Amino acid sequence: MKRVKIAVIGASGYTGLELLRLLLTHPHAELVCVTSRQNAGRKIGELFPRFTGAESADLKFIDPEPEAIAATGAEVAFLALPHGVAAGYASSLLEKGLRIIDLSADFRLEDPEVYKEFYGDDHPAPELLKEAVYGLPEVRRDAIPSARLIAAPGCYPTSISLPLIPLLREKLIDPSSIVTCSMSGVSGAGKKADLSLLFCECNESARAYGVPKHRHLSEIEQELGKAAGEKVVMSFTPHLIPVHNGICTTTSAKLTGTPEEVNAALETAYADEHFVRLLGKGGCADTKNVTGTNFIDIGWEYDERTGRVLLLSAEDNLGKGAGGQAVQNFNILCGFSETAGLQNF
Ligand SMILES: NC(=O)C1=CN([C@@H]2O[C@H](COP(=O)(O)OP(=O)(O)OC[C@H]3O[C@@H](n4cnc5c(N)ncnc54)[C@H](OP(=O)(O)O)[C@@H]3O)[C@@H](O)[C@H]2O)C=CC1
Ligand SMILES: CC(=O)N[C@@H](CCC(=O)OP(=O)(O)O)C(=O)O
Repeated sequence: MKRVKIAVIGASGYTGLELLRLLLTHPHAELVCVTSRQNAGRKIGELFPRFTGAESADLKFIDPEPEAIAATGAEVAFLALPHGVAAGYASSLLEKGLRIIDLSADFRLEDPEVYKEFYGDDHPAPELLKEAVYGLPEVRRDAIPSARLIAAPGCYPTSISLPLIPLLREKLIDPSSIVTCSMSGVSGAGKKADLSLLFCECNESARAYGVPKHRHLSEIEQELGKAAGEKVVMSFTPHLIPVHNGICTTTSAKLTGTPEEVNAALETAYADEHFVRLLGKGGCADTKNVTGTNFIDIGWEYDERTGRVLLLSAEDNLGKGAGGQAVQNFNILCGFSETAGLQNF
């Protein structure tokens, strides 16, 4: 059975951990390189005892030096690094002939000016933006196999775009009327020391943050604009909730089509999509049904009083929102079954 040699750059963080969980048992992946500056020299099984007994549990973390990464023979590198940092590694590793699946935001936006507006800095590798493929398989599947550089979508954007795209494409909602609220588990913020993320600061509590212009708005509006065929400007309010993993998103928009047309648009768009589970009208998506998986669950309802449709989605921010979706991209990139290594419930 063909196995592709894999590097995970930034393997000690939360998305790195999820990638290891999926790749250590993936039938077509051979983990040959994991990096962490703080854990260089330690074995995977030492840092993450849950992997004791796995085939590559004795593989040691190395410092993230492009020469050393390429010397491991890795063919595909997953970048699980902070935005702004990932782009430099993408450039160096592409030069060395690796294919890249980047989980950061560095290559999701097409316009470097929009990157600067939302991320505050000049884009670190604008010359690569044109060739990067936005890796939302349900929308861009055909572009993935020939890509050298895949930008895995953000966690919030995945949960917001997948329910909306079919309705915007079919012109069943007013694009200027979209209002979204999302709730995310704390792992969404990454494994970093931050006072506001301490247990006593966020457990038993919930709060909005990043208002009114969370950086994911740039990516969401870009992708929704393409589906609508016109500029989309919308409202998005993320909230932090005291769970480890999971994103629950509620979106509402003014209906311009009929409920029957909305039902049909969603059902047609996702009839053959393994990882999109439609709960139908009245279905309220619940994070407990998707955590630890690569599924996104989508339900919907109509509010006759306001003439709005409500779209209710749930995914795991580390699953369909990050590591799972990255592995889905890997499967498509390498010509494997799209569900390989992702068949858990
Ligand atoms: N958490 C989530 O739910 C999601 C995250 N993402 C994105 O994925 C990326 C990774 O996120 P996440 O795993 O949460 O982040 P973490 O903070 O948990 O992990 C970051 C990793 O990158 C390494 N790292 C940090 N700084 C540098 C640097 N300057 N040079 C080299 N390595 C570095 C860290 O290891 P060390 O410091 O030891 O080198 C660690 O392994 C981010 O861009 C994030 O925004 C995307 C979707 C969802
Ligand atoms: C709870 C929490 O803090 N979530 C993160 C999610 C962002 C994320 O994952 O960032 P990328 O765009 O790099 O994918 C945030 O709001 O910043």
